[in-house]
Amino acid sequence: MPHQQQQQQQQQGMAEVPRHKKAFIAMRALGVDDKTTETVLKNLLKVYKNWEPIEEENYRVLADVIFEDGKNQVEEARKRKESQSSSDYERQPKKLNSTQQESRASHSGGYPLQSSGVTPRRSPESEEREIAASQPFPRGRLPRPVPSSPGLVTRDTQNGHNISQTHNRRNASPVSQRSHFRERGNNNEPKPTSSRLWSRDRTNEPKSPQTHTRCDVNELKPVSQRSHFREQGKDNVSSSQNSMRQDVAGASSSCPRANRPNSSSVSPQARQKLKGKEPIIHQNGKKVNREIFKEVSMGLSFKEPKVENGYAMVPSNYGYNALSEITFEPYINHNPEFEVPVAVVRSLNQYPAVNDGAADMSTAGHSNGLTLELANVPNNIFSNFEIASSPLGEVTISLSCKSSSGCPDIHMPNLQEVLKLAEDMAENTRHRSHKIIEPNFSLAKLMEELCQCFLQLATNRSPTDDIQAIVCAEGIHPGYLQLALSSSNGCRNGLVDHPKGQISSLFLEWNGARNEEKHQHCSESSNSSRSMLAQHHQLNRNGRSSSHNVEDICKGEEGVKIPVVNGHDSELPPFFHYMTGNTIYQNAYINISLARVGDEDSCSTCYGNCVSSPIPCACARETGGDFAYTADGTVKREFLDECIKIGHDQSSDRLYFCKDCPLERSNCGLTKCKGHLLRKFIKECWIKCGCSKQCGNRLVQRGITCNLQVFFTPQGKGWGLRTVNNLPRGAFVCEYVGEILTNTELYNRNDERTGTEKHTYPVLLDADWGSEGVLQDEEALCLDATYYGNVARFINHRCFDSNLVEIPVEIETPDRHYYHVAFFTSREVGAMEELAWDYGIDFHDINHPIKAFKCLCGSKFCRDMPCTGMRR
Ligand SMILES: C[S@@+](CC[C@H](N)C(=O)[O-])C[C@H]1O[C@@H](n2cnc3c(N)ncnc32)[C@H](O)[C@@H]1O
Repeated sequence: MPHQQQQQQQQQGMAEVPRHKKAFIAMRALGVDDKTTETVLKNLLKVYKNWEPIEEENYRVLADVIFEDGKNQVEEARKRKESQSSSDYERQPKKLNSTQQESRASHSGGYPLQSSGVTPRRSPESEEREIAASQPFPRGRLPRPVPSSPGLVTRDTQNGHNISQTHNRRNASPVSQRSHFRERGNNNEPKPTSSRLWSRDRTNEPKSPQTHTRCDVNELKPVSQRSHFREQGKDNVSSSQNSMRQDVAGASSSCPRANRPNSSSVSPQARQKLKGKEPIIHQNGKKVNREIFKEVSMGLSFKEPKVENGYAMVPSNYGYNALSEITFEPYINHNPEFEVPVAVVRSLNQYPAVNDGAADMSTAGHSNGLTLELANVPNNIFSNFEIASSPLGEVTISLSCKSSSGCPDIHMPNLQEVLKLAEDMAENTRHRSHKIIEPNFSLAKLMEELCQCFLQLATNRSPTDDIQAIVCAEGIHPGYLQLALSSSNGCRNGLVDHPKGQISSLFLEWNGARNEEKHQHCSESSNSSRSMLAQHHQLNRNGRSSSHNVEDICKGEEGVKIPVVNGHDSELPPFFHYMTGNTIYQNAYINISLARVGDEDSCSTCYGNCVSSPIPCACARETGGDFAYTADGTVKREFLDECIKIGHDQSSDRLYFCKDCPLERSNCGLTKCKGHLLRKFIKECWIKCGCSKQCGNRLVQRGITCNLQVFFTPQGKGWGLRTVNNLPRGAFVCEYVGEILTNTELYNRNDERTGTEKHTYPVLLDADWGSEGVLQDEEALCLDATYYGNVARFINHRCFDSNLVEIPVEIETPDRHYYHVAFFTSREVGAMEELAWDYGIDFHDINHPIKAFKCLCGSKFCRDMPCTGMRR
């Protein structure tokens, strides 16, 4: 029988079934028990007052609200059913058999909503029986709202439900991101026309309900549920429906809206008061995430390390040992008992691909294309392995191997062997001490031993060899503990406990390049403050260890060495991970694909150096048909003047005021958009262009070329950046590199920060917000260089007459909610002069809850003076 006909017949057959029963049947197909359905249904009916919106799209609203309660609820329902079925089976084998027969005979799966596979399908007859048996409905729990952002599941302290929770990057399940992108990908057919228009269209693009529903149903698996909800928030659902849905969820829960780490959870106090591309001031505020964090920080799990076939270590321009054909161990859990995978093994440096690289091997190269394209092959080869992680990834052990002579002789040992060895070691300890637990037992020590075992097996070296684990705390993040492993050459730093006793992440770094030179270097270290290794383990003022290479803070990842100079004492800058390009933290939506780069956004027919061509190519269209760069590699005078002027003049005609500002959304619209500075963009050629990598219109993407120094400023501003040589006006200095965060993530991150913790100033990527319509939370982005960044994180603020100007640069995507922030000199800069840019802070904003800092810029135009009234 044709499928359509079959469906029609079934629908007709269903006409007699009461509406609520139909809803039960539909939800059962998703594995939801009647009790749950009934509870949610009642609440929905209270809100909607009629059935139509509930029945739309095969009870999508109902399914959404139910599943927003977390998969666990469904699991509980499933378990209840299963235990009921099994006891039924024991008691009434005949009945079950007949049901099975009915099922086989009559049910053909005619509903558009497909089963998730969690609950076995029932025949309509058996469903009818169950409906009858379930009347009257017992009172059930009300569904709880969950964050709309993808994440893994943690326990809700109030009622024991699992709720979805966004957490750290290691938890940024490639799958959750992948499913997110996949959904985007629904609309993602290659459109070689204007991608910017496409980007606008995307938000409003209607979808066929049928297709949509099917997609949702298919997504109703542990991981994909999240994307289902995400999509719900994106489009296709009227705002009234959305708000009603929130009402239902909200009415059914005491969980305040602000407690949800989605776009609505942005702290109102954490409001950005600055205009244009100004830094965002950090706040202390809600503690919700921390509460949840505590809940999930229980225990470590390990997984067999696997290196998939087809992995090939290839050097990337970031100096990482990028896996060219990487296959992430996906966070798919086929066991319905567990929402969260136990652990993953993956390359540390394989951050979630900008595009859906993990999902699509064929595009992985493209998505990381910018990585492969932009820089030179490094001398040092790194390889990183994540050995183990806690269920939600708050604690991970990673092994980073570095070798100057290629990849060290290292293989992934069998995890069972590692664990066995660790257990044997623990057993030996127990026998020696005659105690069950050593009095000086510490988790860090255990980790150390575990890592020791790992290394021993990975390298086939005995413990007497000079490989030792060193645990040192690095206070760069609340609960961030760094576990560094280095050659035991006298440089062992010992154990430094994390100040808060809270472990967020363990990073085990092993420097496998054990050459004699380094041994010597280190043995001299006690006397030599210049020694790299001595500095490497030096404690800074906070009593925490830094692991910077003072000769080159970039650790060889830039084309130039950038040393750290401290004329005052032996302190080093706080630790951070150096990287040459931006990296997505978790939820930021940036879809980089060649298909999105239209013909008008590239110059495929060009050859060599576009800038020296007599006819400017398509890439110059953005800058008025003329390149922004001169053939000498500086920004053209007029263009630069204009950029400086825009920065100084923030009158309202230069500002874009969002109707629905992502920064203000959390304040329930109580405050209006404060305006975003519309800036001039530079558009660089990229890999879809025909020109060479050395093309003059690829300046920023080639990275730092001038000689810079990180130095300790004498004025009390902390560390700063200066140029070693004279720089001409319009010279590219560096890009502001950091983690790409949604603003919500940033605010949540700020909430996690301790009062004493130093941070850099995140940069809001709002230079083109006006052109993309209403931005979703995952499109309202900023860069945070606190933990991962480049030298730009050392650039201090100077009011008004700073010698750097920031210019937005479009490179790999025409969707300008994401772009690069490049610093160019706004005037000639003398050798050893400090480089500074105007953060755009309004020091007189008395409404701002936090005053950033006492400005010590020394400018005669300093705005941090009483009644200067100076604007930027
Ligand atoms: C992006 S970081 C710059 C690097 C920073 N000086 C350091 O030591 O890491 C921003 C921080 O530097 C300090 N800073 C930057 N400009 C300053 C200024 N003009 N006056 C005083 N402090 C400044 C503030 O503490 C600010 O929070």
